[in-house]
Amino acid sequence: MVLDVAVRVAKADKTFPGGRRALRGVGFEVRAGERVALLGASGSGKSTLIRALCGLETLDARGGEVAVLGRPLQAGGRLADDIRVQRRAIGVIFQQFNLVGRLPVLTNVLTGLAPELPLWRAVLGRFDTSEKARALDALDAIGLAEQAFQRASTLSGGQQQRAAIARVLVQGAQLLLADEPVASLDPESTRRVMDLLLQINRERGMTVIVSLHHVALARRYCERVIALRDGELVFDGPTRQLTPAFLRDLYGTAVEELEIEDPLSEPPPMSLLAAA
Ligand SMILES: Nc1ncnc2c1ncn2[C@@H]1O[C@H](COP(=O)(O)OP(=O)(O)OP(=O)(O)O)[C@@H](O)[C@H]1O
Repeated sequence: MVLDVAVRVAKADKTFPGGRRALRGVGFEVRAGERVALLGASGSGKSTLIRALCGLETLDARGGEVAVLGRPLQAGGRLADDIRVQRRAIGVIFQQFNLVGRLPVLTNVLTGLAPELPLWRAVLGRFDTSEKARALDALDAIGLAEQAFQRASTLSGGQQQRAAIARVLVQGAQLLLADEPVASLDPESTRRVMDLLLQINRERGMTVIVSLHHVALARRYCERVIALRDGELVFDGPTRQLTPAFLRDLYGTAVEELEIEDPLSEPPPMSLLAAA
């Protein structure tokens, strides 16, 4: 079955204890294979939304619903009964990479297989030869095969983020949610990680939703942007509309919290942008 819609969010509300409303009536659809930037200043609700899309956060009891890859993921403040199965198709990467530093890179990547293994094998880290070959293939695809047997903590930040992406590839995810994946990286690592997201979207057809506070990165790498301000969706449309004047209209003086300057000196390779 070919799915047209990868993510559907309707009237999403999230109120944290203390009354902070992190999401207010957010609704949108993302088609399978799209690459969408989630843009907003610090505290605008990007992480909360990403966590709601993968079931790490529940919405309010009367706070709308989320469906992913054609199945209800949460509604009425409750996660779907089959959330564990659904999570296998959803890869998530975070600003801080979430690797286990003392374990080899390969073992970290192999944990992407954990949800589909019997619990005892996942806990003991017993992976067979074909599983290790799969993980090595994924590391090769992202240019880290040589570092496979190093401890994850010995990699640079950019390499660690790429290893986290290899883990998502091994997991076989169809949807990648990336929460500020380049916020702590230098420009060269930023470029490599963003190129990689573009590559797996173009070559593997993976749907990518990436939260960013760099407007220029959103413009370079994504055709569509969903912008949040104080938990509300304030724009959903083509990134090319994000001119400085338009952003000032959208955010007012809060525009200063967004990074307008381009951290990169070169655009992504044409070969990636032109891929089918
Ligand atoms: N667990 C929590 N408890 C209480 N308030 C929270 C919690 N998580 C987030 N918030 C609040 O919800 C709002 C949205 O936070 P969120 O982390 O989603 O924003 P963000 O756009 O991802 O910001 P940043 O770019 O700084 O990560 C903020 O005001 C934040 O303080």
